[in-house]
Amino acid sequence: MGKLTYVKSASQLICMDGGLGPRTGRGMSMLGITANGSVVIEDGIIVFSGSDTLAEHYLSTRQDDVEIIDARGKVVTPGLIDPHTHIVFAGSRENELELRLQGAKYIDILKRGGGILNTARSTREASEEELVRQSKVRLDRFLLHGVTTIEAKSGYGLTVTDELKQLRAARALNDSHPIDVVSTFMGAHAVPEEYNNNPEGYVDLVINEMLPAVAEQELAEFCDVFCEQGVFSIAESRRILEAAGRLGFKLKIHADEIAENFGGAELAARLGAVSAEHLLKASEEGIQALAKSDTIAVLLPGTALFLMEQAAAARKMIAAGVAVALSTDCNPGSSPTVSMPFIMNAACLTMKMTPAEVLTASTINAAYAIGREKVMGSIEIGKQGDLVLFDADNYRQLQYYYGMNLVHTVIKKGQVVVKGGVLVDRQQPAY
Ligand SMILES: N=CN[C@@H](CCC(=O)O)C(=O)O
Ligand SMILES: [Zn+2]
Repeated sequence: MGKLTYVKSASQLICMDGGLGPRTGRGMSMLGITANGSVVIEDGIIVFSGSDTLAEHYLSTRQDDVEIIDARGKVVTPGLIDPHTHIVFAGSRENELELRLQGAKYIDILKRGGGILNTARSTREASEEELVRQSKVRLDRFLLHGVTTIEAKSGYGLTVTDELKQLRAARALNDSHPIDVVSTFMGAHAVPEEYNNNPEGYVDLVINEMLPAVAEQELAEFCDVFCEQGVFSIAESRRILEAAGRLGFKLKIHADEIAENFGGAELAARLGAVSAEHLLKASEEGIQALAKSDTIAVLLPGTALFLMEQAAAARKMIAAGVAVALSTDCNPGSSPTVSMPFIMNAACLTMKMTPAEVLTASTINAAYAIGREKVMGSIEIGKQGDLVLFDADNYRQLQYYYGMNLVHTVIKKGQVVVKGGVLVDRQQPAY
């Protein structure tokens, strides 16, 4: 006799079936809603989802202890997935917001040794334990916002030793925190100052030393590159990503964030990258190339807002047939937030994505963007029991009541980890 977690009587159960491939076009609006819906979880895995009536029938066949979670008046969705973060870092950069408000450009701050290089200095100085300590607070905050899985990139070490340290910290967080952390190696996040006069030498270091060490120690599943004018060129990005591919890494690209027509989206499609991320300045050709590929567009409307730039052309991408996912881009420079609910609001209000598309982009399509579509992203028998109960009568209210955190309960692998908007059995992070 085992123990079952029984979530019952949700005003709307949003199931989001996952077997159809990444959702595109009108498929992004198909939520699979059950009114008065129930979910049963056993040993962390969903064993039933459907109507209350069918759930009662299912449970009558079982002789187990049942923990009942009353979801009346709540919308229940799959746990939110954030497929693009830089959460492992030390320090903060609020001074840069003021500089940008006075007219400084994000990329110019980086060129002057600030930005990513500023965080690289504090991250190099921090011990692994200190990185874990600072990043754990961010993970707790993610959980309070309904996020049950994140991707986390390295890229603030920029030396072999410090990149490995950052990735080990991500692994320690994955091992010790309810949130699943999927690691990405991003040594090519910026050229460190000691290579200012020899940027190709840094590309060689990434390819010849960092990538093999990360692969050997199995510290990351993906490899990402900041493919951008003044950072890593198309040719350099291609060299790094092709080398990563040969070592078995799956690929991601920070593509077309700042410069017009740089060709990042086209490169992602050509290399068969799992995702192309940012895409604020993606060209028509780039969007068409993504539409013809299996590459997911991970859009980051919080970053556009925080950098005071025009958001990505989500409507154009969805119309073209590109599969779109959403993310916070949580990082200390261009998007210091953990609030997926706010990002979902921003996607709706700044990119005109509908409330239904927004949910798809934050669950099943986000799962595809991190290669986890078989285990999460939808409420289906056999998937992880990762659920969020929102204080809302229907899913449209999640975007209507903007800027508010409506997360009431979070369930991770069948365990209640947030209840009444408060972490269970964990110290609350100080805000
Ligand atoms: N653009 C590059 N990387 C991050 C920002 C990192 C930082 O500024 O620290 C991003 O995705 O926005
Ligand atoms: Zn990023």
